[in-house]
Amino acid sequence: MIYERVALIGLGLIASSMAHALRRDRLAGEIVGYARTAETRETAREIGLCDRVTDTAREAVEGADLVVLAVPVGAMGPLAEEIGPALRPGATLTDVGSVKRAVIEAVTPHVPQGVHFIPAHPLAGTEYSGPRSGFATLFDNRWCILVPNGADRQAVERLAQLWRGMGANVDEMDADHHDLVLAVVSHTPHLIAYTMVGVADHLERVSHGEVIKYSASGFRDFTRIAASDPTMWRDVFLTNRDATLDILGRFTEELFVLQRAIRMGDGAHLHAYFTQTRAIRRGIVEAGQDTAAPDFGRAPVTAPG
Ligand SMILES: NC(=O)c1ccc[n+]([C@@H]2O[C@H](COP(=O)([O-])OP(=O)(O)OC[C@H]3O[C@@H](n4cnc5c(N)ncnc54)[C@H](O)[C@@H]3O)[C@@H](O)[C@H]2O)c1
Ligand SMILES: O=C(O)C(=O)C[C@]1(C(=O)O)C=C[C@@H](O)C=C1
Repeated sequence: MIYERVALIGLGLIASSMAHALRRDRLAGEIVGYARTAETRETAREIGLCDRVTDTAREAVEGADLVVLAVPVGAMGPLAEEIGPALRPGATLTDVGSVKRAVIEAVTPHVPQGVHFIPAHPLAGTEYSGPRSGFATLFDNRWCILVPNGADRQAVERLAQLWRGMGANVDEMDADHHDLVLAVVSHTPHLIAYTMVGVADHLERVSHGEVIKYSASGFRDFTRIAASDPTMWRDVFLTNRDATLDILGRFTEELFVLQRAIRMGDGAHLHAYFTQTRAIRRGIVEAGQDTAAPDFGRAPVTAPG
């Protein structure tokens, strides 16, 4: 056991996955949960997600030695303000938000002296949300980035141990760098997926039925991503504005170059570009970062008999 009492605030995909993983690996003495709506609290009680579900956030955090904010990024500040006075001295307060600088700015003013605030971000998710969507293996072999921001090292190591216990690999990063990296590997790709699905939706010459029926796997992957929670992603773009706009600017510049290459019939340019991007994908597969990828390319070739 790493923490005696863990309070999960917001019982959606990430918190419910944490609850399952904490139980699987016996990492918490008691798991207390709170959700904003009575319906979510009821569901959580019905499925036995936590040991206890409280009707207020303050009640949930009382006496907890770890408090996890697992709500959309824009809701973190007001929530921290609400629970701040009820946090136990010596407790660790963390979050799982997809953006770090904005969460630090919104939460820090409400953290009482003696409470360790250690932002975190598990790089794992699905397009589903809510208390029934979690599963214990979500964090297995995935990264969790901690942003210690000068916090007590012992408290940081304890939180890192918890994430490792839930199956994740742990790295540390500065908040601004985190937000830039995530703008490249997660936020802008989500925006592009949302846009591509929107384009298909708005076409008049191709019917909805055809888009669904003939959806090839590339587009299907886009639609999976574009089905992600609208509130969560609205908040991501509103709070990681500068980094996303920077990467989006670069994206549109490169898109225009490719558009011109297609118009001009410049096959050499297209081929060279696609050769370079293929190397990135191969690097990901070789590093074992895509467990779903077939491994025929990586299997050792042995001579028969
Ligand atoms: N889904 C992912 O892929 C993923 C991955 C890593 C991190 N995150 C981050 O984790 C956090 C939670 O995401 P999730 O996927 O678990 O979301 P979710 O939609 O499944 O759950 C969010 C929970 O927060 C509650 N909530 C919403 N607004 C609230 C408010 N104003 N006050 C109090 N509670 C509120 C909702 O009722 C719900 O219980 C977000 O900050 C998100 O950026 C998500
Ligand atoms: O697999 C997915 O559904 C995700 O989008 C998960 C994903 C991502 O990889 O971009 C999305 C947002 C998070 O903050 C972390 C992980």
